[in-house]
Amino acid sequence: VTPERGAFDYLFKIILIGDSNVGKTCVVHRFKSGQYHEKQQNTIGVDFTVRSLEIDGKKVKIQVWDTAGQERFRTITQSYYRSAHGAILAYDLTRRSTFESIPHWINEIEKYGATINGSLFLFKGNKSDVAENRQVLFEDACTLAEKHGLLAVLETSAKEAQNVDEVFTLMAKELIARNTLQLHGGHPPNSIYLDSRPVIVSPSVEKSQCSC
Ligand SMILES: Nc1nc2c(ncn2[C@@H]2O[C@H](COP(=O)(O)OP(=O)(O)OP(=O)(O)O)[C@@H](O)[C@H]2O)c(=O)[nH]1
Repeated sequence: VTPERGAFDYLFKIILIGDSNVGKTCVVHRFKSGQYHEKQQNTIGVDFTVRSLEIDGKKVKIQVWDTAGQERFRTITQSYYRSAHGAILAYDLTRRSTFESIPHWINEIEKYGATINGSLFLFKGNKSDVAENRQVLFEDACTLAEKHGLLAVLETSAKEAQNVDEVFTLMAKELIARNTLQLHGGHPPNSIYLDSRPVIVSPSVEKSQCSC
């Protein structure tokens, strides 16, 4: 549905990628409905969700593209990278292999997301509610994120509604900052540069969020 003109100040398309079963759909569902359902079906292709937020007095419409992690849908999901404003890379902090796939996902985006260059990657470990089964240290995630110039690392739980809204709000805030940057030239005041990609030092550093 095309929103009415003037119904929002910003529309951001954010793509969610990562291995199968890391909990992408559950996170999106929690973000949209505030509920958690154990999901039976794997995503087929790409699902769309829209939610509006008010951020710093602006109406921000966030369109989330929840992609299938399964290999057999790769060709379909690749075709969406191009028009995303930002990408959230997701792994399951209780399954090390899903974290080790992250460089592969970054390659995918850089290869197929022609216009995503200069856009944002945010990095997210899911299932923090079962941290006793943790196979990925938060510090390791921060190191990897820093290496690749990613915006931030957040650990989320779709099950316990931890950091879910924060992931999307953080991404939207930084996209707004970039937008302002494009309008006015120059760099956002609290950014540093690494490998010529801006890395935002997030102003609010919470317990399970590192700024890279
Ligand atoms: N404990 C726990 N389990 C979760 C959480 N989020 C998702 N899960 C479980 O992880 C499994 C996979 O979740 P999905 O959301 O379907 O994973 P997905 O990444 O969308 O998978 P694909 O669609 O195949 O890409 C389900 O059994 C969920 O119940 C969470 O925050 N905590």
